[in-house]
Amino acid sequence: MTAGNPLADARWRRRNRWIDRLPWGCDLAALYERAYMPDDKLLVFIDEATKTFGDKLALNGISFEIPAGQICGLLGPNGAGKTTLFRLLMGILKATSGVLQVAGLDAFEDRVATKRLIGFLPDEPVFYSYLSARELLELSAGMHGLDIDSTMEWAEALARRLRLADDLDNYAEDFSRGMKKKLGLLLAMLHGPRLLVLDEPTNGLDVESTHLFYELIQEAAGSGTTILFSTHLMDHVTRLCSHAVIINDGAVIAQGPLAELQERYGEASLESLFLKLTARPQQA
Ligand SMILES: Nc1ncnc2c1ncn2[C@@H]1O[C@H](COP(=O)(O)OP(=O)(O)OP(=O)(O)O)[C@@H](O)[C@H]1O
Repeated sequence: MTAGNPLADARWRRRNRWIDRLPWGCDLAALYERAYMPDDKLLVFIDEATKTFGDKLALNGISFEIPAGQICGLLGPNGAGKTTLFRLLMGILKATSGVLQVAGLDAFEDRVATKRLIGFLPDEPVFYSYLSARELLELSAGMHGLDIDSTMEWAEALARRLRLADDLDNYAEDFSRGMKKKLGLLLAMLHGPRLLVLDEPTNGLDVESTHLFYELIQEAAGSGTTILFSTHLMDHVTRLCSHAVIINDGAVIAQGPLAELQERYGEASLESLFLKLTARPQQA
């Protein structure tokens, strides 16, 4: 076994659980490759993560892994637990139980170090009311120990692509929802993170901006950034992601490569698969 290393121990337990649960006809080669993926290729490791708020069980033993370089869509109906999971990964909340690690670091205990590896775009970005967008970018560059001039040159070029450059000297608090998302993405990408965590990134964006957003995300992925993002838009997942994790009522109900998921459940589209797996009884 792997005594003393919590990541290795947790992965060992997962491997054994997988072997117990192997369904007939499953792709053994793919499972084997995943189970024995070297730890240095594993960027996100989540094992049996549980979160309660008082009596409310928001996450109920979530487990999945994301290897470096993957674009993974996190899907789930309203209230499934997506934002809670992101807040645990960012070390904003502490898990009630379970393991959440980014590049081997504990998401809560090592949250300062972890934040250097992650760029996070919340669903509703909130900014200091007394700083302009430019000042926020400069402050963030300073906090990450980056060279301010060259970082701002990079940020301005990106802001021009996102049609935000003319607003950089305005107060971010006065920005529209879409403009706040754009600034949030710039701030998330500023330090060249290894992992981008995006909570409904295109919520509130117009069609052109959505297109530009995804172009930037794909470019980031192309240069090796791992992406985990949530959305309710299935066609966006199909367009962008190689893999998806579907959660419902705080638990993972399906995960894997998109094509394999559809094939496994005999569904022609991700949307029909999602609807099939997350169907709920009518409320009285
Ligand atoms: N601070 C909190 N206190 C109490 N309950 C909470 C808290 N945060 C989240 N919850 C509950 O946990 C569950 C999961 O919420 P969460 O925001 O993670 O869902 P979500 O998947 O992001 O939903 P949506 O798609 O609507 O954004 C919900 O039932 C929510 O009410």
